[in-house]
Amino acid sequence: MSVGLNVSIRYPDVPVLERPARARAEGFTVIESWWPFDTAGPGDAEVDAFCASVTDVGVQLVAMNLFGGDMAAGERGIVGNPARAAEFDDSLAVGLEVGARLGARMHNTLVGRGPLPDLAVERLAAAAAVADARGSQLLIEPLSAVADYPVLTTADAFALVGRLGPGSGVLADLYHLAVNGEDVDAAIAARGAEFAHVQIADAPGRGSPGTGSLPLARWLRALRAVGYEGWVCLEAREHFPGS
Ligand SMILES: O=C(O)C(=O)CO
Repeated sequence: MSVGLNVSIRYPDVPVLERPARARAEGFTVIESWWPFDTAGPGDAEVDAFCASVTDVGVQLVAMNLFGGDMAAGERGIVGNPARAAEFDDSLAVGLEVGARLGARMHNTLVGRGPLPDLAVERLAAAAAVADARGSQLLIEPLSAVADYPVLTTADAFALVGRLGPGSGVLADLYHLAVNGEDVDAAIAARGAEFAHVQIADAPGRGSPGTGSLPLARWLRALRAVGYEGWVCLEAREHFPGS
C-alpha cells in the first residue's frame, strides 16, 4: 500500500504546471490530480505541457479525474447533460491519452448533481467500455457536502459500478464516507478488497491526517488486512481550514 498526493486540493493556489514539482519537493513521488485543464478539450500543447510537468520532476501520476465542469462553481460532473456530451467525449479522449502517456489508468468520473438519469448511466457505461479497451478504469466516488449528489455511500458506488460493467471501479474516499455517516469499518470489512482506489483526509476540516478525529491508521490497517492492494492518496487541504 503506497501513498500519493492529490495535488489539486493540496495546492489550489499553485499554478497547475508547478504542482507536481511542489509535491516532489514535499517528498511525494506519486500524485493524482483533478482535471488539470480549463476546458474539457485542451489542445495538444496544453496536454504536452501537463505531461511534461509530471515527467520532468520524476513523479508518477496514478489517477486523474475527468472533466467535471466548473468545480469552483459547484459543478460535479456533466455526463447527464445531453448538451455537454461533446465535452464529456473530449474529456474522456484526453484523459485516456494522458493516462496512456503517463501510466495513469484510473479516472475519477463525477456523475453530476441531482437524480442520476438513465442517459448518464448509459453514457458512463459506454465510456467505461472505451476505457476498458484501453486498459483503464472510470472510478465512481461517493462525495460529501455536494448538494443533491446521487452517490453518497460505497453501496451507492458499487450499485452504479455494477451497471457500468468492466472498465469501472469504486473510489473510496474515507473522508467523504465518514462525513456522510457511513460505517467505514464495516464498508472496509465487507468490500475493501474490491475498492479500485482509496483517498484519505481527516475530519472535520478535510485536512492532513492528525488534524481531525478520524481513525485513519486503523482504517488503513484494516484495508491491508482485507487485501486491498491499490494506492492510497492524500486528498487533503494543506492546512486545517482557518489555520
Ligand atoms: O469534489 C470532491 O470533493 C472530490 O473529491 C472530487 O474528486
